[in-house]
Amino acid sequence: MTTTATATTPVVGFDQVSKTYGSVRAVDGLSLALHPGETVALLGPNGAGKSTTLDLLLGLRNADSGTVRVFGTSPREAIVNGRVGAMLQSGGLMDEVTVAELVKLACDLHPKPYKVADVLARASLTQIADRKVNKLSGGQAQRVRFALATAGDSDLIVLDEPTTGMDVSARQAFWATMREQADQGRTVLFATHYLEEADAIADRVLVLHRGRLLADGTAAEIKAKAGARRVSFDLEGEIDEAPLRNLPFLTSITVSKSGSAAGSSQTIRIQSTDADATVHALYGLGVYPRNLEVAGLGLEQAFVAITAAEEARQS
Ligand SMILES: Nc1ncnc2c1ncn2[C@@H]1O[C@H](COP(=O)(O)OP(=O)(O)OP(=O)(O)O)[C@@H](O)[C@H]1O
Repeated sequence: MTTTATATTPVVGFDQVSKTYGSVRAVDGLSLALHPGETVALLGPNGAGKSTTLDLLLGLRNADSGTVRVFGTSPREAIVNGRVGAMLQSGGLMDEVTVAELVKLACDLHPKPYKVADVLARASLTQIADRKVNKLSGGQAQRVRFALATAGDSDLIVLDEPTTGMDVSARQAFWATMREQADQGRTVLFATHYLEEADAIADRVLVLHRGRLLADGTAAEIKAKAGARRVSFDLEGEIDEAPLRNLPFLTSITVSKSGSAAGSSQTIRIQSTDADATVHALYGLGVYPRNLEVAGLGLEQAFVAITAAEEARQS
């Protein structure tokens, strides 16, 4: 691994970067810096600009304005120097070659290649090394893309929705390998719609929305930023929902009914910006909540809350 990136040279530096497609502003004045050894998840709703951001970072597209630097150089130079390994969302794989041939080609092209057999093994491809690339399942093709991204010793690994189509064990093996890569000091940047993966894997989460950075922090910080907590409880018998819907600090409520021989009951799930006050008012209604639980938001709920609040602010 090369170590020329110093503490003062970000692995990736975006400075006021914008990219438009016609009238669509895909990336809008984006500034960010990634540092050595970070594992960073890039989240955002469909069309938020994640793929465009990664394309800019990889020099596949040019910014309309602003600068993109990778290890202090242009993206193209960083790639030519073998410092970046990338796995794109649906990059076409050459049709008439075998898995082993394609991986060998990627190794041959890398300035600091690993052994083909090791690359195949790491991506769990040894068993299907002789299969034609166009005969693979979606998950297997995804593992080939992963192998191509890790064909050599790169300092930055960029992954666009890497585990889409992978089964559970392939996904676990994939992230175990990525952890190893990060533990060895590499920077890993991945775009994903699987928020549980971001929560479990990333030590930094970037939330993009309409090409802008809406949140940047640890998963815990993002959850706290959403500023809401979950309250859930069961109520026995028939209930009047109106007072529940009027509880203070409530941002959302769902009531699911469940009937049984013993009578009806309902489970109420609430999001509140002040759970203590909401629960206090709940008891004030004279009801008897059973199985009361108060918990922080999961990353997924926090993400939904943050992006919905931004949508509301902009409309
Ligand atoms: N080649 C293109 N031509 C025109 N518009 C484009 C092009 N690529 C992306 N866009 C638009 O730019 C915006 C950002 O797209 P981008 O693919 O970067 O988002 P994303 O966050 O990766 O989305 P997804 O989660 O759906 O993959 C979207 O509005 C998209 O429709």
